[in-house]
Amino acid sequence: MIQIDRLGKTYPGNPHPALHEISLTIEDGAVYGILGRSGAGKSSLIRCLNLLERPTSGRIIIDGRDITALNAQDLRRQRQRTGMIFQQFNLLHARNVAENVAVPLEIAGVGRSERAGRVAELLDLVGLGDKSRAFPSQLSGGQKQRVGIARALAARPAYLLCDEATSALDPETTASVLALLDNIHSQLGLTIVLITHELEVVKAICSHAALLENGRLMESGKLSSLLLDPASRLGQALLPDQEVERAFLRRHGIEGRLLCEVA
Ligand SMILES: Nc1ncnc2c1ncn2[C@@H]1O[C@H](COP(=O)(O)OP(=O)(O)OP(=O)(O)O)[C@@H](O)[C@H]1O
Repeated sequence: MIQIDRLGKTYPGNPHPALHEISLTIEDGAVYGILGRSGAGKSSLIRCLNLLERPTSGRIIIDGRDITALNAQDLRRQRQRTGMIFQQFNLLHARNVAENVAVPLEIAGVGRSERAGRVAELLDLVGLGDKSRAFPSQLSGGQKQRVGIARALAARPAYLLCDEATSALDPETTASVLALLDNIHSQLGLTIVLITHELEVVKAICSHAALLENGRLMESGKLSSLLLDPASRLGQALLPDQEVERAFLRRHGIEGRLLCEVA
């Protein structure tokens, strides 16, 4: 479980806090989407969760331990429990696919033959069994992100952090990467935290969602609760706007058609 407790982040030279007293609990097994516009503080928040950024205030308690207070050795161990994937994939261009996926295993001191077996298993999991010797420049965006996902899972993390993982991809590739994450979530049962500016991403795979605005957490909770709460902005945003859809049908001369039928 991840407990974010009054987390604050202010960058040197920028008087406006990027994060303001954020408190949020992410239960084990959740797929938690954190939604916000550009500049809302999404990257700052997710980067604080594995201390790629140091919070200015507050605590991040993962599995009962405040990670902001860990010594260097314990922090290294903690980081192995947390995989991360990035919008721009962050692959090593001079290394082939298998060598990229092997990086966390090398860092963890896993031996050569065990590494090779684990890498083959991971590439099969992400559907790239035939690309192990290809270089990143020879892959599509979706394939690069699959390599990123395999690398993030290499050390068998309990948490997967996704930093705008599909924002650089077209809609079809986005759907296939989200389906892969959904499949990994059901197969491995890990906890996924993803930040996004796309409502569709939340709709596609999240069990929980939070709304971040100007560094503040506006609301958060289970999708089922947000959808049932008439005051929830997230809940409203997640449902289709029937007036917009009716106007669309009118514009194309199709009126009076049922938008959906409930059995
Ligand atoms: N290294 C930095 N130094 C100073 N200010 C920063 C730094 N990084 C981010 N900020 C500021 O913190 C605020 C939140 O930025 P952040 O990148 O976390 O938002 P975001 O929601 O991820 O935006 P985007 O979707 O555009 O990446 C912004 O006002 C931004 O200008």
